[in-house]
Amino acid sequence: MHNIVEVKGLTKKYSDVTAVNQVEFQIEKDKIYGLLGKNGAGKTTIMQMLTGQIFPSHGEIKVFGESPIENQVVLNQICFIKESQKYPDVFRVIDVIETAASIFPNWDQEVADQLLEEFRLPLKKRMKKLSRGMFSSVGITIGLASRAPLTIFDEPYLGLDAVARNLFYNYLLEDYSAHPRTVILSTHLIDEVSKLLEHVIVIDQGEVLIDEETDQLHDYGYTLTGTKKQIESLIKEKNIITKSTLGTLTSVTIKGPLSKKEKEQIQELNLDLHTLSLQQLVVSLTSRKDGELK
Ligand SMILES: Nc1ncnc2c1ncn2[C@@H]1O[C@H](COP(=O)(O)OP(=O)(O)OP(=O)(O)O)[C@@H](O)[C@H]1O
Repeated sequence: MHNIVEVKGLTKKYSDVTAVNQVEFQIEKDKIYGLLGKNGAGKTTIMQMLTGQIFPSHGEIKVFGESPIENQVVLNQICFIKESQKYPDVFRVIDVIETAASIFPNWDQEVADQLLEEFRLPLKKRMKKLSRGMFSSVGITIGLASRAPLTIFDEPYLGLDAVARNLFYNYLLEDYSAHPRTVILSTHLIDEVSKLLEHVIVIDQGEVLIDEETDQLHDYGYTLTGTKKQIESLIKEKNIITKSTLGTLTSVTIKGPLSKKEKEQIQELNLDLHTLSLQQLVVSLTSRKDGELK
């Protein structure tokens, strides 16, 4: 197993705001990661530190074995696509693409041409005149055509419709299978991307809440619905994430796993049991007041 990112005790403070607090994780080579969490959780700050754009207050970051700060050897291997990307005012789509082609060593012009056509991007139009969705499509085209060993997408598809987003997901999967690399995807559209993700890191209030392989998450949480009495008899020993009551029915979200015996009891009582989707899991865990997963 080979880690291309190693982060230890990573902290970023902005005067009195601790945006990232003692974060620790590793990113393995050739895997698709989801960096998830609600607004203000600290995701962008982490991605900016990984790409050497801002400096940590404390802690250590190694990307491809070295500090990314002012390190051209490391930075040449990273493509960071962010929604707030700025381009020179005079730049047209073609200028952005040509510049990207000259920067990224693994650039694949065929991929770029296919995507420019699929997204129907007007090559001669200035970037500042593009619609929000078209602007995002340019970023996605660069991210995929760069074939960078570490490609980071921070909320890459603002303004893109469902058809264009699907095009991105399909292209990413297809190209990733043929040319494996490491991808970090940060997005609020969790359910849409959940099938793409092999590993999930959830950030909450600047800290790592979950760092887990996606296929290990199916047992992380459940919702259980039944009468108040039935539910209470079952959940005494469980860690409750959320609980709501409507009339005689109570619905609880509990942290897994459930034992065989508990599952049998639930079946005997004919209660409604569902595993949480990744989005439900992230929302329920990060909505808790203490934000803590015990
Ligand atoms: N330049 C800055 N100066 C001061 N505070 C900042 C700065 N950048 C980020 N923050 C604060 O740090 C915290 C984390 O912000 P960050 O942008 O990393 O979150 P995020 O998870 O990317 O959120 P979103 O999903 O909304 O993009 C927030 O409280 C934010 O207000």
